[in-house]
Amino acid sequence: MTLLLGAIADDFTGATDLANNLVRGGMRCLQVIGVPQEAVDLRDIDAVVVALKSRSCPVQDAVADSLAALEWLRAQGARQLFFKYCSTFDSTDEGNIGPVADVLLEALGASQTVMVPAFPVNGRTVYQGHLFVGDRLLNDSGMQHHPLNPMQDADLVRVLSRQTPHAVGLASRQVLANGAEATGAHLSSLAEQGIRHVICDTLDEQDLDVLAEATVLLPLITGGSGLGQALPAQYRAQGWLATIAEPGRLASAAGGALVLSGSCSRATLAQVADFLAKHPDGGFALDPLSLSEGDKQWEQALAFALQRLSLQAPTLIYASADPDNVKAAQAALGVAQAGHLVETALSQLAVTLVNEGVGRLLVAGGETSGAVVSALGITTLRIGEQIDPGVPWTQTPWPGREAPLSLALKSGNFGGVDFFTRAFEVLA
Ligand SMILES: Nc1ncnc2c1ncn2[C@@H]1O[C@H](COP(=O)(O)OP(=O)(O)O)[C@@H](O)[C@H]1O
Ligand SMILES: O=C(O)[C@@H](O)C(=O)COP(=O)(O)O
Repeated sequence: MTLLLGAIADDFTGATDLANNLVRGGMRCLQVIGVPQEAVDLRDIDAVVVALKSRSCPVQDAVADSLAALEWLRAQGARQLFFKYCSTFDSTDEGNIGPVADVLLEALGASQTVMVPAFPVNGRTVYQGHLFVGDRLLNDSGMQHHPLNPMQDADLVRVLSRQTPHAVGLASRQVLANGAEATGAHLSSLAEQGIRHVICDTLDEQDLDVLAEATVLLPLITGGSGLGQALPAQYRAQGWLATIAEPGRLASAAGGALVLSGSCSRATLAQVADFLAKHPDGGFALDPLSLSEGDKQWEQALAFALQRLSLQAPTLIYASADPDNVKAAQAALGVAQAGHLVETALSQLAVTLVNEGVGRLLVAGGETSGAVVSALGITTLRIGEQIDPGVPWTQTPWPGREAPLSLALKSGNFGGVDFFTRAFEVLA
């Protein structure tokens, strides 16, 4: 069995997002957390996504971790490599997208890659190299206020040019409109001019199909998860991928249901409100100021969850708060300490409650998911069916239990308003 695609994702929820789209396209997909230290069984797997935490770390760490992931994926025989970053191109002028793409190209001996961040179904599109979120330019979409990677320029050719010494080019919509062959010829002519990175316009799924066809033979492609959905059809057209029935088939789920939310994004706040409206007694709010005073609030949250679980009632523990409350906590404790307190509290609840019988766990927030998955010591996630665009159920074997642990990692901005209740309804 050949491993067709090896992906390197710069965060955990982003990795799951890409894996979800590969499964939807018809590939059997495994997500590994960090570079595996032990052998991984890839016998019935077509694509592997290595989830790193390299989006906001120092550039030298992002480069080293990405190269280690590349080496591991090549050792597994991956035919094509994919560097996955955020559909809103989250990065600073110092890195990390440009430097990571540069070292991956160099390590592969490749002369060019494409940059395709778009995810049209979630409103991320690119036109004339400018990234839009819905009908707003990136720098007017709320992302200009992002605490770690404020995105203040929507012109991706300009943004990427600040991150790499190499020339950056554009494959515009006008080129894509002429089809995959013309797009491929455009990329070749840019490569002849020494252009290593090509930002690609994308308005819709059809553009993604054109881009996937034009780049199927490139050693390295980069982008958001949208391109991932278009790739499997190209692999099939090359004769590399068989038609697989139910590539996202998971085992039956079992065990208590729990939502842990550390995301303060707009979409998550609406999901918390919707859950509380449906289950007025089902939620427990944590706040960093109380957590900083000792264990009392954490113990209350644990007791609350244990009682709800014994009644088999839906349970939500959340630190999600509106911007004023977040700012107040950050002003009192510092941004890092406020986040750390919440992430520690939620991840320790996850560890205790999974040991107490939780078998279906939904985590909201990218950083929060990273903390929870790491605390649980999870090393692999098999990717199942999509709940909403960008968010699938996943499963990992759990020692001492017949049924695996089912886990959904939700990126802050993803998911419909009823996500926290519907997610459990769609899980068999
Ligand atoms: N009430 C709060 N006050 C301050 N920080 C918070 C609060 N609740 C959550 N946080 C922190 O905010 C960050 C949210 O990031 P993340 O989990 O990545 O969510 P998203 O995917 O929405 O960005 C985490 O570090 C979390 O611990
Ligand atoms: O591409 C995307 O938008 C997502 O896959 C993603 O990376 C989101 O990041 P977080 O909001 O930090 O989870």
